[in-house]
Amino acid sequence: MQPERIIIFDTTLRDGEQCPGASMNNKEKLEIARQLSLLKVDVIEAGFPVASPGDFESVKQIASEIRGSSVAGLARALNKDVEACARALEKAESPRIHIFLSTSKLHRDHKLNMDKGQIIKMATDAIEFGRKYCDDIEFSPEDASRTEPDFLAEVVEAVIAAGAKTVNIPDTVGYSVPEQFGALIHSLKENVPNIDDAVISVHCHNDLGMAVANSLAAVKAGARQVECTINGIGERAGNAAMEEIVMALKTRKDFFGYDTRIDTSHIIACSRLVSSLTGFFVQRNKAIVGKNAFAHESGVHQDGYLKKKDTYEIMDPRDIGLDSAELVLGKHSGRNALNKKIESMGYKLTVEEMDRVFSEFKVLADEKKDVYDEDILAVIQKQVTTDDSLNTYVLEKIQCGFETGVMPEATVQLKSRDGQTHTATAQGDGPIDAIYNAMDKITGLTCKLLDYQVMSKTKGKDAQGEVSVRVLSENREVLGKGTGVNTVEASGVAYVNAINKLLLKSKSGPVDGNEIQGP
Ligand SMILES: CC(=O)SCCNC(=O)CCNC(=O)[C@H](O)C(C)(C)COP(=O)(O)OP(=O)(O)OC[C@H]1O[C@@H](n2cnc3c(N)ncnc32)[C@H](O)[C@@H]1OP(=O)(O)O
Ligand SMILES: CC(C)C(=O)C(=O)O
Repeated sequence: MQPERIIIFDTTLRDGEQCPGASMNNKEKLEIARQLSLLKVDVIEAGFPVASPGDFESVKQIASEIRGSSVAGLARALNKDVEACARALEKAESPRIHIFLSTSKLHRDHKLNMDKGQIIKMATDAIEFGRKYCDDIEFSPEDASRTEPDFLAEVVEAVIAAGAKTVNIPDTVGYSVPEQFGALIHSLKENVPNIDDAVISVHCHNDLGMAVANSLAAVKAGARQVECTINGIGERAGNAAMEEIVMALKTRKDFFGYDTRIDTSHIIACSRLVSSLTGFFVQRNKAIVGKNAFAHESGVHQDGYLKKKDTYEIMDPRDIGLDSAELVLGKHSGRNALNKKIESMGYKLTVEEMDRVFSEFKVLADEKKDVYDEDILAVIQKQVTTDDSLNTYVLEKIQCGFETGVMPEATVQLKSRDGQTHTATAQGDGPIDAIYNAMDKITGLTCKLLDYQVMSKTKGKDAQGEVSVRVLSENREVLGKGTGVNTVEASGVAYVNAINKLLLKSKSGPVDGNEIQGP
């Protein structure tokens, strides 16, 4: 009678939709239902048919199309709700009517104004009424975790006797803690005589951040169905997150002893779909589906991971539909991870080149939050494909201010190959013009700027800019390039690059008429 695995009951489309701001239209709900069916969810709770004509239509559409998963509709313990549910589920392959009624004293006295006897009668009547339409009836004593344990046991026994195949124990307001919730399930298993005639389910809310922990404690105590939602969305602080429940059971089968039938390779796709349709972003550090869940940035971790993945990875990212873990390069990364990335980009650097690239990478990573492949490429190009020994000048420092209505002024410091430092100050039409005029003062060259372009070389607001300048001096035209997060500084580097080429050429004479060359 009891299932060999944990049944996953997804309520993204019902309880998930109850979270403020997450309403979805029927087309979106159908798309999510299709994705849930690909995941091989056992039961999809598609909605609350009596709630509105739209909800009714949505449950009906999902019930008509979805095959391979049961489709459930929610109903209060009222005949009109149960009837609406039954009609909406008419075309379902495996319909389930999910009836609920509060049992806690607080709800009995203040919400329903009913005594214990009335609650039991109303619940069992609704179940018997539902059984006329459907064999698969689930019953939930709402606010079960705050119900007197003896009365809860009485209700559970009565609803099973009335024909409920699944009895769901909700922690409706997320009040439980794992030890206590596990003990509650254990006591029902021990004290309700007909308990094995039904599957015990749990439905936990996350008000104290314990929805997943409570659900798993219940599994350990004998629950065999878990109700949950994708990304943990749901009323208030949400429901237990399905991806966390499923991956915890899969990864720690050694501890729990039960798995699910979920095809976990669709988890990421489903999470992204729900996030994009509801507009609820998944926090980066969210377990399983957060952007950082399989990303390693720090050098010590990256080094261990590269030597043996298991040192820092307890799950295979491919199991949830990701290609692989991500080694994020940032200021905490080390040489081994950078080298691995550089090799994967097709470069093989000498030890000296690697030293230069690594130093420049660390400086860049201090300035930029994310270092992308294009950033690394720019650093390699700068450090490996430029021969510094041929340069006459190196840019040491730029100081320039900008104020509306005041002519910009810049002070530039260049170091020449003989080790001397040269400083000059100049004004210009704009800050870049002022910088270039100051540089001309130092070099003594008369240069005309023919073209100036800035292109974003990498992604993001803090992208590296690549500045290209075309400079004419004494009938010679050269192209200079500079790259950096600070585009003003990159503009200076580009101009110095052009100056060095002009000076090189003036020493070696014109280069076969091919005056314009990249660095
Ligand atoms: C814990 C949960 O998540 S339960 C599901 C919660 N989800 C929702 O409520 C979303 C959809 N709900 C709705 O659209 C509406 O609330 C409806 C259509 C169901 C009902 O709307 P209304 O008839 O206007 O009633 P309203 O919402 O104001 O109040 C709920 C009524 O249902 C009663 N009720 C609440 N739960 C139950 C129940 N399980 N069985 C029977 N009656 C119930 C309340 O006592 C109240 O009755 P009253 O009007 O006689 O005081
Ligand atoms: C209807 C029930 C299962 C519910 O959503 C809750 O108690 O939170």
